[in-house]
Amino acid sequence: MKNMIDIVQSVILNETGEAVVILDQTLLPTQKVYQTLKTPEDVWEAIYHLKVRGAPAIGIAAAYGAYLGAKQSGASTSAELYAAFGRVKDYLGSSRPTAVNLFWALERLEKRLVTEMKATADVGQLVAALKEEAEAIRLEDEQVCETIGTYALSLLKPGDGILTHCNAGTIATAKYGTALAPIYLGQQQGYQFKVYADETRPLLQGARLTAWELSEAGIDVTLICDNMASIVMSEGKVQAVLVGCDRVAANGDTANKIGTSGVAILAQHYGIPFYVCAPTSTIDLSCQTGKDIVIEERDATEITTKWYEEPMAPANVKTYNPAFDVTDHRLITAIITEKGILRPDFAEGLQSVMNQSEAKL
Ligand SMILES: CSC[C@@H](O)[C@@H](O)C(=O)COP(=O)(O)O
Repeated sequence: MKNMIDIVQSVILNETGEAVVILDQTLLPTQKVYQTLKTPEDVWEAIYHLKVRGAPAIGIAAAYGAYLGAKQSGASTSAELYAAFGRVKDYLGSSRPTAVNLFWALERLEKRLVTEMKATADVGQLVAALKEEAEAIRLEDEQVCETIGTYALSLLKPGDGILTHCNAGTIATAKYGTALAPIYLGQQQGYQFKVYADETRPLLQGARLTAWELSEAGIDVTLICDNMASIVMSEGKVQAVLVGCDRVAANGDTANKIGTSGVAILAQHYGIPFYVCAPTSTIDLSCQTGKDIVIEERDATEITTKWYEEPMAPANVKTYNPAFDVTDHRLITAIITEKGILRPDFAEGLQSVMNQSEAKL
């Protein structure tokens, strides 16, 4: 039987290269519906509404969206194509602000376009190069996630209890996930981890997505409310915390789903290692510290009314709904990238892995 991570793909280009196909993550776990996105506007809407979500998957979707925009631009010269690409790049970049993978993918496509324009002015060939680059981003992400999984697995022991927050799994990436990659790789080697999934208020990525994908894969997963993490840790059930991230600053501060920093504080209190899994596409050295990371704020209805037919709060109550928070680098035991495991002090290691990545591009 094929493993579920070989079957579920959250974002791909269709066979004709005319549209992006995504698994609509807002309908999980009750419905597994694939949606076809034909225009950059469709892609923007899918990213904004978290139909496709998770930093690497957002980057892949944006790359495909930018390719579609260039293809559909009607440009007849390379200069027109470049201008059209710039417009669609800015547009897709306005969908969500925190995950740097979105901007990284769009910039990578632009770089490729500029390089190709030195060799050809043929619009068809330039569009084909954009498609190739977007496909490369998705395929590389599979490799990157598998490598992160292998490194992360080396830090774990068979039977460990692992707590995770939000969803950094196969559906948040091209395949394997980042924080969940070692769990899938460990399963293939008989590790028998016991995973605790924080539900992750307000949009319940832990309950709807992590608990779903791990249980579909036959992994021992226990769903807990966010405010239960402390008791579970105090009972000795957690030997490691593994989370993904949306942006890593130059000093090692990391932005991830709202609530992550609280989990890190708890982990430090109970002496549990706190690992952040981060592809190099998530590292942003232009942010000196976490204070430079733009934190997305989302609609109040996500916390007042979203999941119940009856309102969950009094009408017109004041709300504050930041979608991410920053974990101080001093709370992080290691940052696990596809280039290796970084330990504090992170600044030097982050600079070194970024030098390696840039040399490759
Ligand atoms: C490998 S996904 C890493 C992060 O993007 C993930 O942990 C996360 O915070 C996702 O937030 P979301 O708002 O669901 O896109």
